[in-house]
Formats: sequence, C-alpha cells, structure tokens
Amino acid sequence: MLAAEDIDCYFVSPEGEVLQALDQVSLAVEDGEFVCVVGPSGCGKSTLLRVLGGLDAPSGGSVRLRPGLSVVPPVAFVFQDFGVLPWLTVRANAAFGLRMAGVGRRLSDRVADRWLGRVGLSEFADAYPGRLSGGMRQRLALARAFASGSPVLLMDEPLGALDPQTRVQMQEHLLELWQQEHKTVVMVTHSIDEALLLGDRVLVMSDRPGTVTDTITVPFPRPRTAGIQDTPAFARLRVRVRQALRGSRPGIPAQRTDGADARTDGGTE
Ligand SMILES: Nc1ncnc2c1ncn2[C@@H]1O[C@H](COP(=O)(O)OP(=O)(O)OP(=O)(O)O)[C@@H](O)[C@H]1O
Repeated sequence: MLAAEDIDCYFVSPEGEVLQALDQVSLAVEDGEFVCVVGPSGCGKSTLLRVLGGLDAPSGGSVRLRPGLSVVPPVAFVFQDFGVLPWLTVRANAAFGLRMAGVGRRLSDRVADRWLGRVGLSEFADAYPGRLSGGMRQRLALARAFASGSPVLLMDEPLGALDPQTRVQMQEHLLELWQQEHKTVVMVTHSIDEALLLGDRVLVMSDRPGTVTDTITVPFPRPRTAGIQDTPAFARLRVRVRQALRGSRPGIPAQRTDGADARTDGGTE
C-alpha cells in the first residue's frame, strides 16, 4: 500500500547549519497493516511521517502509494494537537476531509454524522470544538480521519496530549475502530505499550539521523483488547523493544525492565 525507499532528509537551520534528519529509511506497509514507529526524541519520526504523507519532500529516495488509488486524498493525518478547527462546528470538522476532496455538503454531513455517532459525539454535532474536552477533540480528529475515506492514516503521537486514563480509553477505542475498518496505519508513538497493543509491527529508529534499526513483529492475535498488556508474552516483547531502543542509542544507560516505565523517552504513563 505504501512504500518508502532510501529516504534521506536534510534541513538547513536559520544559522545555515545543515542537519540530516533521516538516513536511508526504507519501509513497506501492507494494505490494512498497522505499523508503529518508536525512537528517541528528535530522531526524525515526524519527519518520516510528513515525507510519507507528501507534506515534506525528501532530499533523496522515493515514496510510493499503491498504484490506482482512486480515493482523494489517499492519506489522512492525525496529529497530537488534534488539528481541530475551532471556527467550524464539530460536524463540519468531521466532514472537513470529505469537503476538501470535493464531496458535496449533504453527503459529507451524512458520513460525518455516522462517524460522530461511532465516536460518541453525536450530541455535539452542532457545537464548536471549544466545548469539547481533550479526549473528545481527539475522538473528533479520529472521526475526521476515518470519515475522509482515505485508506492510509498517518498518525503522529495522536494520543500523546491526553491524560493517562483518557489515553487508555482512546487506545481501546482506536483499536476497535481499526479492527472494524482495517485502514493502513503508520503511527508514531513514544509509548512502547501503545505500539505493542495496536501495531502489527513496530519499527525502531535510531538517534538522528534517524534510520530504521529494528523491526519487531507483534504476534498477538486480533481482535485484541487492552488485557494483553498484562500477559507474560507482552512483558517479554516490551523488553525486546526496549532492548532494541537501547541498541539504537549507544551510550544511553539501561532503562527499567519491570514494566513500570514503558515510554521511549523515559517518561511515565
Ligand atoms: N522544518 C525543519 N527545519 C529544520 N529542522 C527541522 C525541521 N523539521 C524537523 N527538523 C529537525 O529534524 C530533526 C527531526 O525532527 P522530528 O520532529 O522529525 O523528530 P521526532 O523524532 O518526531 O521528535 P519528537 O519525538 O521529539 O517529536 C530534529 O532535529 C528537528 O529539529
């Protein structure tokens, strides 16, 4: 569905310093696959996502989407800061991707209403996002991405701004939506547990310039529930990802392996 080959990405700072963000990154994502990307802060995860979605042009290499994709736009983004437009109603926000793709108001509103129902926001359809909590805004952002009809969703720390309890609820919600819709997803996250709960594969990136240093297949059958996080197999895989991350960061001291800290940036959940 989505393939990147030998992506290099350089930036020039305002001082004129050349900075390499990505170094020869290659990946291939199957139709309907959920791939999570973890890596140290500043290693180029967001840059990779932007290149995959065509928001940034790579300095070298190429990105290909499955030929013949008839859906416009083929890719929808979900960002950590929700990307909700405060001057549009909740319904208009949910319909935004469709409207941008040229779909008429009546149809896009109907699709938006269906998705607002699925994320539990029907009663707020005519309200403005200012009335929504953080978790509700993120549900709206997900509704907009799913409603857009895009087969590929690129998510950049989509649950990162939520409080821990809301985040757990949203992980379950996202898991449920994805299991019903089978979109192709590439999601950047700082949480190892989130990556293992949601993903089919976890790509581990090195420190900047970021490159993919390890790919871990997540063997847990679907449908999954959050309960798998309490199993010994999950704990073993958590350690495996953590070791891969340590391997990608020479000189970084070992992190805890008791499961209390499952974030790639050393924070807590
Ligand atoms: N437009 C830009 N201009 C200059 N430098 C940039 C630009 N975008 C990103 N960078 C730099 O590229 C590197 C990678 O940034 P990026 O945001 O992709 O990392 P990240 O892994 O997503 O970080 P984090 O986990 O902290 O969100 C960083 O050093 C960043 O400062």
